[in-house]
Amino acid sequence: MNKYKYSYFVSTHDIIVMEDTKLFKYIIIGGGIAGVTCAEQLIDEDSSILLLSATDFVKTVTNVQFVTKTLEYFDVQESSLNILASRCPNVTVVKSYVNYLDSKNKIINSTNGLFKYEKLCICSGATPKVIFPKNPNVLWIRDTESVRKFRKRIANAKRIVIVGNGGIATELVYELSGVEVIWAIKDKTINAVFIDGGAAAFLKSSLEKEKANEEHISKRRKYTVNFSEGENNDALGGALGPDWHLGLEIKSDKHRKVTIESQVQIKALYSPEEFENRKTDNTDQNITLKEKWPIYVELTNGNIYGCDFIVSATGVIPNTEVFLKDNNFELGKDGGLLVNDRMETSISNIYAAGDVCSAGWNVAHHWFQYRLWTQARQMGAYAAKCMWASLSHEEIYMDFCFEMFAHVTKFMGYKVILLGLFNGQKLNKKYEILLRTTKDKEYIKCVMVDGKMQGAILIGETDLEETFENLILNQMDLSSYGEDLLDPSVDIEDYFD
Ligand SMILES: Cc1cc2nc3c(=O)[nH]c(=O)nc-3n(C[C@H](O)[C@H](O)[C@H](O)COP(=O)(O)OP(=O)(O)OC[C@H]3O[C@@H](n4cnc5c(N)ncnc54)[C@H](O)[C@@H]3O)c2cc1C
Ligand SMILES: NC(=O)C1=CN([C@@H]2O[C@H](COP(=O)(O)OP(=O)(O)OC[C@H]3O[C@@H](n4cnc5c(N)ncnc54)[C@H](O)[C@@H]3O)[C@@H](O)[C@H]2O)C=CC1
Repeated sequence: MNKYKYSYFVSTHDIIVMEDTKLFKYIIIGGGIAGVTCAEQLIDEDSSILLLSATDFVKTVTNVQFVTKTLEYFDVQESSLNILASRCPNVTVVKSYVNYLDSKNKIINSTNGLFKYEKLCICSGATPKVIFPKNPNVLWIRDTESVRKFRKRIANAKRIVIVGNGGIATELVYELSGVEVIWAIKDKTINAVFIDGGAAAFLKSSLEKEKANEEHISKRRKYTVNFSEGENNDALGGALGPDWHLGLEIKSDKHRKVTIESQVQIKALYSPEEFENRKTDNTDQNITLKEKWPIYVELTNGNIYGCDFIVSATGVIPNTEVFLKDNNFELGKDGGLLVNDRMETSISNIYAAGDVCSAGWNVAHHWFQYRLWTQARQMGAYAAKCMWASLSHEEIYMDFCFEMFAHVTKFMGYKVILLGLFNGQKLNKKYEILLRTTKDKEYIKCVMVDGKMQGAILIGETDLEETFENLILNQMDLSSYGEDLLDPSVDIEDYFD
C-alpha cells in the first residue's frame, strides 16, 4: 500500500487531497462479519473494492448451513488479511484505522492514508458498554485481546463478580468452574435478554451440575480463534462469536459455584484501602469480607462482596464516534447509524451494516434487530447487494431473512431456538402462551394471538423449528387445535409441513 502518496490533514475540515489519492468504487470499513460478508458478496467483479480492517485479522464465515429458511449455522474463522485478499481477488484488504470521514468530498482519512469512495459501507461494529471502565479490576469480553486478558486473570482467581444478564454473562457463568461466581442481575430471572422466567427456571438447573459430567456440544461446529501471545493491538478487534468460550477450559476443578443476586445493580466499588476506611455496620454482616480482596463490590440490596475482579457484560454501544465528527448522521435510539430498507444511512452514498447500524425501516411484524452475528452477516450481504444495485440501477427486493427474527444458539448446554416475537415483543402483553416442558429435556413455548402463532422458544432437541417457522410466516389460524397444538401425542410436524 506504500504506493499511495500520503495526503495529509490541515484541519479536520480541510483535507488536502493529492492527485493520486486512490479512488475505489466501494470502500468497506471493518473486518468483522458484517464488513467481510459485504466485501465477499459484492458481485461487481470488475470493480475496485477496498476493505479497511483496524486489526491484523478479519472474521470469515464458512460452511453456512440452513437449518430452516431463516435459521442458519456457520463456522467462523479469524483469517489473516492475505487469506481474505487471495480468496476475493477484486478486494484490496488494508490494515488501517479510519479516523475521519469527509462525507462531502467522499474521502476517508485513515492511518494508512486517504481513500476516496463512490459507495461506502460502515461496518465498524460495537464497543462494550462497560460499567466503571477505568477501574483496572473491571474486565469485559469482546475480542480476542479481551479474552486473553480475562484468561490471564481468571487463572488465579478465587471469586469473581459477573454483572449483566444477556448473552455473554449467561455463557460465561455456565462455562466457568473452579471459581466462585457472584452473578449480579437487574432482572428477576436469568438470561432475561433472551428468555422468559419459565425458560430461565428450566435452564438454571444446569448450573447445579458439575461441568465434567456434561457433553460439550458446541454452539456451532467450529470457531477458530487466534490466541497467539505477543500481539498486543490496542485497536478493538471484531466481536467474538459462536463458541468463543471453548478456550476457557482453565481450571481443573469442574465444580460450579454460582450465587445469583437478582434485581440488583452495582452501587459502588471500593479498593482495599477505601474498604478499610468504611466503618459502616453492614460490612460486618458479610462473612466473605474477612478475607482481603483486590476489589469490593457493593450491590443495591446492601450486600458487599470482595472479589478478584468484575466482568462487565452489560451490552454494547455502536462504534459511531469517529464518523460523527462533522457529519450529521441520523442516529437510532440505541445510538447506531440509522439505515433505511436499502441499508443507506442519512448521508448519501454511505451505507451501514451489522452492530454499528440501527434498523430504521418499517420492519416486518415478526422481525426486530438484535445485535447478533447472524444479523451482521445478513445485513452485510444485503448492504453489498444494495450498493451494487444502486450503481447498476438494478431493482432488488429486501432479503427474506428480514421477514422473521430467527436465532439459534446454545445456553446452559441446551440448543435454544428463538423465532419471531418469542417473548411477546411488540404485542403489548396481549397474547396467550402455550407451553410444554419436560424437565431436563425440552421447553417449548408458543406465543399466540387470536389462534395465530407469533413467536416461539424451543429449548432442547424439539425438531419443531421448521414447522413453527412456517406457522409464524403463514399466519395459519390454529384456533381449532387449542392446546392440542403442543400435545406430545400429536405429530404436528407431519401435520403442518
Ligand atoms: C463474546 C461474544 C459472543 C457472541 N456470541 C454470539 C453468538 O453466539 N451468536 C450471535 O449471533 N452473536 C454473537 N455475538 C454477537 C456478534 O459477535 C456480533 O453481533 C457481530 O460479530 C457483529 O459483527 P460486526 O461485523 O457488525 O462488528 P464487529 O465484529 O465488532 O467488527 C467491527 C470491525 O470494525 C473494526 N473497526 C471499528 N472501528 C474502525 C475504524 N474506525 N476503522 C477501521 N476499522 C474499524 C473493528 O476493529 C472490527 O474488526 C457475540 C458477541 C460477543 C462479544
Ligand atoms: N449466544 C448468543 O446469542 C450471544 C450473543 N451475544 C451478543 O453479544 C453482544 C454483547 O453481549 P452482552 O454484553 O451480554 O449484551 P446483552 O445486550 O445481551 O446483555 C446486556 C445485559 O446487561 C444488563 N445491563 C445493562 N446495563 C447494566 C448496568 N448498568 N448494570 C447491570 N446490568 C446492566 C442488561 O440488563 C442486560 O441483561 C450482544 O449483542 C449479545 O446479543 C453475546 C454472547 C452470546
